Amino acid sequence: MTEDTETRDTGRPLRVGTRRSALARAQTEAFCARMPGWPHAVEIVPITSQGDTTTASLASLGGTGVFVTALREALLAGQIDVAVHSAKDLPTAPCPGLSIAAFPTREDPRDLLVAGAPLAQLPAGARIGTGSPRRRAQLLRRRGDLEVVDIRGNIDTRIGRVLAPRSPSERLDGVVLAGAGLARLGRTGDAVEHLDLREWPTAPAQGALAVETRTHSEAHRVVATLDDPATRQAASVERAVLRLLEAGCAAPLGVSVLEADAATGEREVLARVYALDGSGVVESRGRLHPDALQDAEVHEVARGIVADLLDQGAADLAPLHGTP
Ligand SMILES: NCc1[nH]cc(CCC(=O)O)c1CC(=O)O
Repeated sequence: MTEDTETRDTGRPLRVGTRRSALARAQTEAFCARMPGWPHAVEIVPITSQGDTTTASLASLGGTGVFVTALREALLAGQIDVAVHSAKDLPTAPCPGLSIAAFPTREDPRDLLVAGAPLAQLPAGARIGTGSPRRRAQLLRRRGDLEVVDIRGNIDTRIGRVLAPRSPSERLDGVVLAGAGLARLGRTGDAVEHLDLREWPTAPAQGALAVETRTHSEAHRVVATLDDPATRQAASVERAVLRLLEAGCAAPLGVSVLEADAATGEREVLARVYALDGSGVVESRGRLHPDALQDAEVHEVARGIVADLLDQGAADLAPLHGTP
């Protein structure tokens, strides 16, 4: 592959592609504000993706990468130099010619509940919205009496169904959302409960951004200065569990790195696969040494966890591959 002859050398700004949703724009702007040369040497380019234009349920779209394909195509076609993705939306399969130049410092990886009261205090039969099979299983496991409603839409729309429903049939008692998304939109104040990762591990790489570039490019070198090794380690091990389970983004899998033991600096990886109705769960844990930053080391930890989950019957408990 030849080096791109672009950007700084020619004086052209780095073109940073973003999806058009409010969340995508907010996270792209937050990232760009940390780029060397911002704002003069950076230009934000909105790109439309199928995941933003369809109202079909996320599970029914079935594909990994509905949010990502358009940005990747624009990168490969040279229309943009940098693509800012939510790391949890990025398929685990590598894309030839592209690589993740940076995982910037992660935000809150937890899920939050927006509702009138914390989960334990909601009335019997409360209606909680989520489109995620993992969140559905976790909700039902915690409270078998809840009615889980399949919803889609951007964060404002989802919160609106709790705080300002347009009709009685739209009304929900609560929604579960990624804390990082709420934080990026300045809406964490709407949450009544932060769901503790030890009881509620989340989607692989939730709360992290993955910033992709063409592998051999000036943009790659610039963006790599914003990589955070601890975030890369956590996102990589969580994504490796997903990949080695051969699971899709709709699998009822929660996997989260829990922050370091103060004495040893070691981090713990917690992975759970749930039955879709919350009736069962298998769990595995691994240890992550803070210096284990090589791909092979991270992969080894994930491999151990996945072997353990499969030994315990994870593949019989839950549909890992396709949509249920
Ligand atoms: N599934 C869509 C999606 N992709 C990334 C985020 C939130 C931000 C993040 O996790 O980085 C969300 C919304 C949500 O799950 O509530």
